Amino acid sequence: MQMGQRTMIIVTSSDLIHEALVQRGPLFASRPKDSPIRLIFSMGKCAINSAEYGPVWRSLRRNFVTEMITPLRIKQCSWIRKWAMEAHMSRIQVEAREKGVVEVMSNCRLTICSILICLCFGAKITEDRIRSIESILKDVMLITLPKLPDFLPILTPLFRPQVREAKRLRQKQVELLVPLIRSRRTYVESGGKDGGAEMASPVGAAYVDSLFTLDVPGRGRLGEEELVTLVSEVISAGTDTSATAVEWAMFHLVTDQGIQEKLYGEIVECVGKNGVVMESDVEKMTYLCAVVKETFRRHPPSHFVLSHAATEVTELGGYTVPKEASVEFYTAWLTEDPKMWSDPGEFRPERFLNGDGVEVDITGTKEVKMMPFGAGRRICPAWTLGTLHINMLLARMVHAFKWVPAPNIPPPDPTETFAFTIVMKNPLKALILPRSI
Ligand code: HEM
Repeated sequence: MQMGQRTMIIVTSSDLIHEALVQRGPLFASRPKDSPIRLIFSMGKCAINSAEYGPVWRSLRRNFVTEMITPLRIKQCSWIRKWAMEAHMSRIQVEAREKGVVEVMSNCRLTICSILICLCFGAKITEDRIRSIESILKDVMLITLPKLPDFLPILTPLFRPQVREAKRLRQKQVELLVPLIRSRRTYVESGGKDGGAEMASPVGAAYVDSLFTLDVPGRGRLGEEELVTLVSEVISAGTDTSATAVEWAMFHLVTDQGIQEKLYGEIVECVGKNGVVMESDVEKMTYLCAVVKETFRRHPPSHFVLSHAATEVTELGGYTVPKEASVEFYTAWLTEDPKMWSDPGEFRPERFLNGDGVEVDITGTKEVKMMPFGAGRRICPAWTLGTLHINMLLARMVHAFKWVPAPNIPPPDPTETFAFTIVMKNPLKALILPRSI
């Protein structure tokens, strides 16, 4: 499709997605040039996606996220998840007491956001501050979604109100995150002595620590605003995606008590009725893993992966792809295809234990039957961490409570809506009944 000055290509076939992202990965590993609104958030000079620093910068950024998420680092940070999970469980009990029901999405977003803030800044901050950061990052994400002037720049003047709003959001984002960057810098520079009581991770263990000393070839140290951008990307990328998956999984557990009881049975078998679910436990829970995979299949948090761009002119599926064309991969289609999945509309975790899902590789390396995290060079660098957050939240929530539809509100409704990820239009609310001890 030729739109204004930019060509956009949409790829939907499983074979072509595999060919482009896995077999010919480097050719499609770039990202499109930034739109005027996105540039406000990437600071222009920060050049996260710019042609000038693009490839060097992108690979540095990716290396840092990847380094932050090695199996060893994930293990070392289990105390952060423990702290956040305890707060999560207390919060939902208070909400149930005060409102009669628990809203799944808002609680999961807050919890995951608190984990990612702590991973990035090494700081345990108050719930009010987490809420403010989470809310502003959500608004930033929504305003940076592609808009008409990205394809027809001549229309840019019509979008002045959005540009003004984008600048206001950027200012707020900076105001909220710069104090954390400064406290952490003080903490690191003082060898862990100063920086405030909220600092909890040892020096060197937070994501920003490694960015303070980073020298970007050709441009030197990063400024505060650039750090704001980098950290925001990590927090945003990991919050909505995982919370969306938990909400959809819980939707199926609430509406099909048989699945919930089978999952509860597995959790009890592993940790007992009164035990505490640990991270090493969830790895062994095969039914839980099947529930999560079936959730990714039936409700991929995003229906497209992020936009890719061709690094040079190339052919794909008999079409010529111009250099720098936006290439969009529509992936939700794959899991609805009856040629690949039996009864694709049904939610059946068992298919991943003894059915058409058993052999599926969700990273798409061998073939592409589902790809919630993308595939190839630009696959989500934190997919194991995201999955761990989902597993832990589901296991803890189902171990402690039976989740049932609330009698005095409309029943859970699977209508979808777009909010960066594909979420439930009417957020899931359920009654929680403490499991008998
Ligand atoms: C269920 C959870 C998650 C899902 C479904 C998910 C999905 C995705 C997808 C589809 C992409 C785009 C791949 C592409 O463009 O080809 C992506 C990229 C990315 N994700 Fe995730 N993600 C999840 C969790 C996380 C978490 C927890 C983090 C950070 C801690 C994270 C950080 C990133 C980053 C930084 C990128 C951009 C990588 C790049 O541009 O090279 N994601 N993710």
